[in-house]
Amino acid sequence: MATSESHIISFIQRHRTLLEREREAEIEQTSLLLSNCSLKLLEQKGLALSALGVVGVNVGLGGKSLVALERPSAYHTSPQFPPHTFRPGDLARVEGHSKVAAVGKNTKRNSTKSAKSDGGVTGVVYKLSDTRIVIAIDQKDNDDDIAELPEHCRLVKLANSATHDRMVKTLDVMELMVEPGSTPPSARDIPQLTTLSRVLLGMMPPSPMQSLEIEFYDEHLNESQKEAVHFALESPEVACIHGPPGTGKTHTLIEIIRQIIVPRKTQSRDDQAPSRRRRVLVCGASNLSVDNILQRLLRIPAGAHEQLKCTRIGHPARVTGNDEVLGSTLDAQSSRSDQAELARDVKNELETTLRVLAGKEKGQKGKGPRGLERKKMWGEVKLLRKEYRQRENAVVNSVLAEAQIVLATCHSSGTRLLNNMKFDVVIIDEATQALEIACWIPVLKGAKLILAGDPMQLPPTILSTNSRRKTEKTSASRSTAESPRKAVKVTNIETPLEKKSKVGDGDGDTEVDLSDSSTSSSSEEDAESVEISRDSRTSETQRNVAKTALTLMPPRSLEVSMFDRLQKMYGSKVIRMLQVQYRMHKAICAFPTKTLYASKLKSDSSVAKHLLRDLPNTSSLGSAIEDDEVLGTPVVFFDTAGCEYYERADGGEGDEGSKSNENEAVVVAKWVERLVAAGVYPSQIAVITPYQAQVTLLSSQLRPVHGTELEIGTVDGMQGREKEAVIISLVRSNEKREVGFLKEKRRLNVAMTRARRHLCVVGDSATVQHGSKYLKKWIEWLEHNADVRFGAL
Ligand SMILES: Nc1ncnc2c1ncn2[C@@H]1O[C@H](COP(=O)(O)OP(=O)(O)OP(=O)(O)O)[C@@H](O)[C@H]1O
Repeated sequence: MATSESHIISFIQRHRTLLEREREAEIEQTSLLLSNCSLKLLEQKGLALSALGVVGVNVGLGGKSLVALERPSAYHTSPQFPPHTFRPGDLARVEGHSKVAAVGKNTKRNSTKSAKSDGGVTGVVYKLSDTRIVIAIDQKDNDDDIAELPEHCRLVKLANSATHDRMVKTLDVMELMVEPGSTPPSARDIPQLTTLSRVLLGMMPPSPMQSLEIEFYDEHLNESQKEAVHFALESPEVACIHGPPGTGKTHTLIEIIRQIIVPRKTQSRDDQAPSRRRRVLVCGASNLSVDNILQRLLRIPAGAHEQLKCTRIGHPARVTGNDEVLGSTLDAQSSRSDQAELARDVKNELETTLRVLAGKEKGQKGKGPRGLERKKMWGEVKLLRKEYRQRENAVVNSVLAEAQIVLATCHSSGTRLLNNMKFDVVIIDEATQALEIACWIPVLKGAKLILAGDPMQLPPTILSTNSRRKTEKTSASRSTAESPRKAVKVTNIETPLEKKSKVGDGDGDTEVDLSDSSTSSSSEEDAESVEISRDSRTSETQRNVAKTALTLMPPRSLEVSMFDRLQKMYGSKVIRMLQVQYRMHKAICAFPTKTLYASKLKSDSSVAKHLLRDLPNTSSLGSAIEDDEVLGTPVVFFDTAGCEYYERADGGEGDEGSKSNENEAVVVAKWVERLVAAGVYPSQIAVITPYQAQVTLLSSQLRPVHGTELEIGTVDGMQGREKEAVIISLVRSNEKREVGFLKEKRRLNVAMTRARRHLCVVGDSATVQHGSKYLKKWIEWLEHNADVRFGAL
């Protein structure tokens, strides 16, 4: 049965509910935190910076005021900020130090108005250095407040509603799209229900593929990559590329983008290849993924494509990468354009007027104009801003009209700058890490969609409990402390990722539930076959799923990405998997490929046997130092069962909060020492663990010895990355045999697939193997296939 209008409305309503719940969880976390903390504690937690001074007010893109804050020498001995959590894009309030009103009170609203009532202004962190933080403030209603900002102010972090609001707006648009009768007369810009939207919503099946002959730019693409390129180009509406770790997902996307923009001898077999100029919108779940693609596009040799013009949308402060990447931002391109000069003149005039109003011009001695003169000058500011916005819009529009490839995060693709722009193809990288509604933001601008991701790695980060059923099940079967809502407390703040993970700590039951009865299977063999059916494109199960699951169902959780849902709805009709990995030694790859990738993931011969001893820096040391136990072993397992290396709950007794394990940290430290002694550089090693408290403990012990080059972080933070040697500290060791969020197999998969040549696992098998069937299977696999060591070294 195809999807009806009412199915879509239920789908949208369910998303609204889930988003609202997510928003509430975020607010609860932030406001509880803020209202219970003194300014000093907030500062200690990195959520506030006190005793700051305004050192300048400039004008940025969109006519926003850019307020620069520093630590004046009158209040501080060092101009450097203490450690803090402010990042570009965060919402923050600048307020006077005398206004000690409860800082948490405004977080629910955090609107400009509410900020004003406290005598502060709310804005977005725009730029950041060790000594200066710049806040971009929308000038509407705020000009007076900006000019009146006291010398002595503080900055407090707020819950950000911008991304939430954008997703809600997207749901509104979708609702109007499917119920055109309800479209108000003013809503002329509501997009039409396109064929792409119909397919995505299950109103019609994907159209038949159009066969193309393709001459590849990259002749080294392997067969599954070529197949994926063909599939993406030939699918009329939607194509999902499943890229397990290290399989060249980005490589494949670059080829697809090149073929779309400049088809290379591409001809449809009926010889009707379009010759018009095509445009692509490339999005990612994170700024990092977007800039990774941009960097690769910019690396294409000059002359290969005269026409390949890229423009990166987004705060320049959030753009990561080299000067070339920064040079491709809309800001940079706009400032280089011919028309920019005129806008710059207006901007200079505007900035000077603002400085005069604030009394910051030379000779003013801090005294701005008063009375009528002041009023008159504000009138000028208003006019100048209007003129600046008009000139700036003209510049931006001319840059965007030139761009063939526009790059942005899913969220920032919703910027007003791209309003009414249409793209032939929308590509979303890391699509399995993006919320479904975040994907709809760019999708509404495109005629065709290509998603890339790996549903077997971590899903989008969420804070809220999504399913009542799940909550009850969780609290009934385990300590209530595992309930995410309960975990909000001020004295012991978990990382959002740990909190989030508690939502999805089941053994796969929070994953996409294939509407296949095999998901309820209890035997271990069956459990494996479920995994296999998820990824096997040709399996009977998936064919059945594709046949029966066309109807759009409301999501059970925000963790179900659009990629997951399409896989469930259409199976092999919309998915191709990349099958050769270029990262791991085959022993490291063996367990994940068997259990999560239906044994389809093969190791390329260039990596299948590579070991630490083949690295130039270890092989050059000669046999005198060669430590073959380290350099010649791909997988090591330190089993601490029976050693009583018990975990510790960070923040006291009970099960809440993050966990650490001191004895495990000692084992890790010794193994790092041995790797380094054998010639492995600290920069080639990563120590990863699911718990932030263990990261802190390991950092305090290892950083002083090995420096910052040695990477120490959470599993979640390592997704998408790799190192030559990886040590995993599992942490959990207790008599109750509780493993918490460690059992989430997608997290385990990320952990075990980061290493290229050497993987060392440190953990208590007696605790860990009771966590889930998957953990048990992994521990059994390690016991049979790794170099197993018991206890300490
Ligand atoms: N066809 C190929 N031949 C040789 N090497 C390849 C090929 N495809 C990809 N690689 C190599 O594999 C590595 C991973 O490629 P890439 O970064 O594109 O993968 P990815 O799937 O995006 O990575 P991740 O797993 O981090 O998401 C790179 O070193 C790349 O050079």
